[in-house]
Amino acid sequence: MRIIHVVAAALVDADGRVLLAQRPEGKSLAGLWEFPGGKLEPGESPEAALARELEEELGITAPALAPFTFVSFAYPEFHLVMLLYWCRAWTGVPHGRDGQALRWELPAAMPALPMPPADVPLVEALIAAGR
Ligand SMILES: Nc1nc2c([nH]c(=O)n2[C@H]2C[C@H](O)[C@@H](COP(=O)(O)OP(=O)(O)OP(=O)(O)O)O2)c(=O)[nH]1
Repeated sequence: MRIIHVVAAALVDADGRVLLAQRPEGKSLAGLWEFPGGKLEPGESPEAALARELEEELGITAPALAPFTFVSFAYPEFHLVMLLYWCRAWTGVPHGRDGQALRWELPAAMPALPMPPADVPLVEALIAAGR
């Protein structure tokens, strides 16, 4: 089985809203709302990979990343292991550097959004964390 390792961030603003990015047309799961992040490169630590992805995708520097939770999910083509980190402080204003749409949402609103199936337990964990 092919295992894909992905790191992603729950960027939380002062109102408790979390940043979601829309997957672009032409990619797998196009149009769905996801947590910003991406695949680990060979030899890269999860924290370095996430800092790189946040800079590449959103143009922000995020020095303080704290582990939150992870998901292990079987897609038909591969098995996804995705680590989700808290990110509560960053420099720069997040913007979609690849043209992807962004939105800030309270976790309670996320179950109504189209998101990748692997994200369902992550959303549940975010909602529980806010209780
Ligand atoms: N960043 C991110 N990826 C997610 C989430 N949920 C989820 O299933 N994924 C999957 C989609 C991709 O298969 C993979 C992330 O890969 P990627 O974003 O770096 O690369 P990619 O779009 O080029 O991936 P792909 O088209 O080759 O599948 O993890 C999520 O919330 N955030």
